[in-house]
Amino acid sequence: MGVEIQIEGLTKSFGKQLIWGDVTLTVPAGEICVMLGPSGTGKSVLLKTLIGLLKPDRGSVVIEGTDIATCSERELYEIRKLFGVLFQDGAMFGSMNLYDNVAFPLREHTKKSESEVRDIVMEKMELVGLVGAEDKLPGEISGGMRKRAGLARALVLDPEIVLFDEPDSGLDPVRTAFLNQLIVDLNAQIDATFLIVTHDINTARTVPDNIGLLYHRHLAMFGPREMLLSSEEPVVRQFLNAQRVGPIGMSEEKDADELAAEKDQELPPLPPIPLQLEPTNGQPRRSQRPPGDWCRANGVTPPPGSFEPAMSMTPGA
Ligand SMILES: Nc1ncnc2c1ncn2[C@@H]1O[C@H](COP(=O)(O)OP(=O)(O)OP(=O)(O)O)[C@@H](O)[C@H]1O
Repeated sequence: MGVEIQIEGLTKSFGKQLIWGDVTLTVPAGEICVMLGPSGTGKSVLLKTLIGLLKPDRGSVVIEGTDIATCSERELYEIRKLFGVLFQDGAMFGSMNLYDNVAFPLREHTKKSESEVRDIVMEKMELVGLVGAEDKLPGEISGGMRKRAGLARALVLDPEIVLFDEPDSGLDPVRTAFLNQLIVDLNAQIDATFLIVTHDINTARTVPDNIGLLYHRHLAMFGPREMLLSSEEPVVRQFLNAQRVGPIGMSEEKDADELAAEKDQELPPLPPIPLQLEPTNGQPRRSQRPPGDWCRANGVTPPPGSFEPAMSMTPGA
């Protein structure tokens, strides 16, 4: 079913460097969330904090009633079993074939027999479309296949929460489109809570139920996909539409002179909101809402052309 993650007042610094402060959001059970943010805003630090690899300075991360920011090592060990993580590079052991890589968590953390391990590994290989590649070494396969193998390994202990750290990094647009479809199909099948960190705007626009944006040491906004894609809030609008005009500059915030210089520049209209990617089998996911549902419920007029199939033919959709 997936479990909820309640994040409240979360603050993290390294020495004097504040990474983000007072981050509060609830990642809803079973839904797909994407976390965006310019480079260096601490998205990976957030993922590491959620699995207890980093301790926050303040705040709480409550999962099934346990605050992982303050719990004991033993409780943390139990909570971690709920997580599957797809690391950026797949984090495969280079000297092990894909079968042994995927089997690794089962052999480490369970007492399953080799025949049970085999059944589970093959089931996960099938889920990610890698049957037949079990004997390959990670170095012998493409980046896209490595991600799939990493995903099979992340799924092997049947996680309730799956964290994806830039699943599309280093992938071409076609491979990214296939991976996005796989993510949506998997969510439909295993019903776990998915949190994806990405830089890919097309992924953010078409895959998730909810989007968050980290910017300038805080969570600028978090909410339903349609809320952020129809938002006129300058940072959200600039980031989700990959524009140069707006408060975000080349390295961080623009200074007052830069902002004054673009004061009279007219912003292009918001592009139409694309349809959300649906599972291949046509069966809606449990958390999927009809197109335009959030806009209607909140009296928001979406940009013209929104939710029209032709308008949703963005690359990769
Ligand atoms: N263990 C650490 N010790 C000190 N500083 C760290 C540590 N881990 C991360 N940082 C700093 O935290 C900041 C945020 O890093 P992080 O990798 O989370 O950013 P990001 O948003 O994921 O970036 P990108 O999109 O480029 O991957 C960076 O300035 C980084 O140098």
